[in-house]
Amino acid sequence: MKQASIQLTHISKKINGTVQLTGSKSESNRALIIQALSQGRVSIENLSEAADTVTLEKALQQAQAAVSNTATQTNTATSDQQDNATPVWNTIDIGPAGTAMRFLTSYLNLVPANFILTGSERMQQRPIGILVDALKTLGAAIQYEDKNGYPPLKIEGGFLQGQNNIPIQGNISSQYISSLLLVASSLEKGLTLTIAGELTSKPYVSMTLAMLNEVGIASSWSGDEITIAPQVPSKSTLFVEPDWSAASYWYAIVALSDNGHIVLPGLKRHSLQGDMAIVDIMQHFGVASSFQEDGLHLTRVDAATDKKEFDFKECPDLAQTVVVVAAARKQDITLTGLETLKIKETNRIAALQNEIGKFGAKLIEENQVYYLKTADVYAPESISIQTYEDHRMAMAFAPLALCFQSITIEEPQVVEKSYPDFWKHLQSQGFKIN
Ligand SMILES: O=C(O)C1=C[C@@H](OP(=O)(O)O)[C@@H](O)[C@H](O)C1
Ligand SMILES: C=C(OP(=O)(O)O)C(=O)O
Repeated sequence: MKQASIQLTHISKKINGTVQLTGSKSESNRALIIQALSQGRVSIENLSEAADTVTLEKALQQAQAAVSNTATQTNTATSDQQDNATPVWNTIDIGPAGTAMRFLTSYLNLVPANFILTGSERMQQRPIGILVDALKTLGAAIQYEDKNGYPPLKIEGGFLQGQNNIPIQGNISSQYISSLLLVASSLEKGLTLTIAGELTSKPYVSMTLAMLNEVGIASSWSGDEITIAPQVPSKSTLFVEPDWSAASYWYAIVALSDNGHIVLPGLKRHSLQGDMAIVDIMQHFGVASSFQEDGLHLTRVDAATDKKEFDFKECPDLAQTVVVVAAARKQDITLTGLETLKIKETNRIAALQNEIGKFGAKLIEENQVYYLKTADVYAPESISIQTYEDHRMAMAFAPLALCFQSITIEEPQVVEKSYPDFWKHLQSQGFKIN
């Protein structure tokens, strides 16, 4: 939806239907790296339609093409030409895709060609130094094109491993750790990571190891130490489950509806995705979940609850959804585990504070604890929500159309990053889009 803004309304406030969500972006992006390193042994089913996944898929094809080009140039050059040749740099631009950036930063070191790995303006402000330092300790040749610690990166692929036992800081992004674990079994000496400090977004690391295990790559995780020996994957298929982060917006919609009921096919009680934490969280905001043969059923209920404290360290991508629902329902809550939100697609704390302020809610920080205050919440006739190039801002605020007469969402195309059919699915459930 390439419009500057859209206006959303929902007259009846009744929701009742089935929505088929696309595959998990996180699982898909891991599956693509695992497949790329599998020498044709691994296939994937139900790959996500997320733009971040499409971007990673294209980047991996580009990397393979770069290898063929480098080989052709080397084969046709005389030995004098080879000695004097200036290296060819292949530029890969992954736009705003964080996991693509982090996963490729390790993967491209294994590819015998030279790469400039870059991304959107925001991506160039998202830190990557911890991962680059770890890879350099392993023996990788990586330089910063511009600012130390940030993309773009110059990567000379074709890897000679030095050490195989390295420490890595865990509290900034788990994606650095997943990135290293995804390539670990392809390293000559394998890899042992010792996680220093508190690990953020832990379920994403478990997801990485579980998916490696699905293709026959064993690992051990004891205390702070994760080890993966050199191994080859077995012939296998990775099935990508629908995206639980995307499901969270349907929880929000049911929570703010009158008697809403939604079926989400394909979501399982046992998921690799930590964002299934939304099942428990939303019990406290009027949504009951039931796993049935045809999928997950969400039903609006009036259950009373006095739970007020919610921690998002293991599920940071749910924070925006929950803040907006709690604000709209006038439930004051306390939130912790939001430290990494400032370095995601946008500074999500500032973005949330600005936008919930437009209907009277406040998010106040004291020593890394966030207090949502809803006493002054009111229903404006219309409000316009800025999305800050963040898909989750658009999707978290859209359900407010069930509370206000109308809501405008600016730059609605941002949803493509993880859930391209979001607006189409909203229309299928009675939302009017102008
Ligand atoms: O590994 C992954 O697929 C992800 C890990 C999380 O990032 P951090 O580890 O940076 O919190 C999450 O926010 C992101 O959307 C996806
Ligand atoms: C943080 C996110 O993505 P990434 O870090 O992969 O850009 C997200 O999808 O909310």
